[in-house]
Amino acid sequence: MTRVALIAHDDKKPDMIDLAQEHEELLEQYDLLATGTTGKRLMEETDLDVERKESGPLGGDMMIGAEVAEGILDGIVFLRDPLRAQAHEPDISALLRICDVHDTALATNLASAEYLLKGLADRPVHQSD
Ligand SMILES: O=C(CO)COP(=O)(O)O
Repeated sequence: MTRVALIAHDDKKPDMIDLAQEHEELLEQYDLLATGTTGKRLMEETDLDVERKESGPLGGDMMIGAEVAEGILDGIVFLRDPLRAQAHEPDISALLRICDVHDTALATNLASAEYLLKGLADRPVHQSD
């Protein structure tokens, strides 16, 4: 099953909820995981089942990065806040880097997130299969 991670910084969580609600039928087909608070919000505000990792500042980005390194993740939607510094910036940079190392699909804004979510549905072969 296609495995997709959803991550959003605080000011981007409303956008993530809107995206998930709008594409709920599509997302239901995916094996979903998220950083802690993003996952909690998604489960409160949609009917999606989401595996929750630690919160981002407590290592959640690194846990998702580890899955990328293991080759078990097909894509990530990471709605970052480009206007606010994050205490765990090194973890965020590490996650972006490891996606490039493993050529894992990564969308960091809403416009590209839509392409990623729809595109993964059309992929014939999934990394995690
Ligand atoms: O900080 C985050 C990603 O860097 C997101 O973490 P939360 O989903 O726990 O808020």
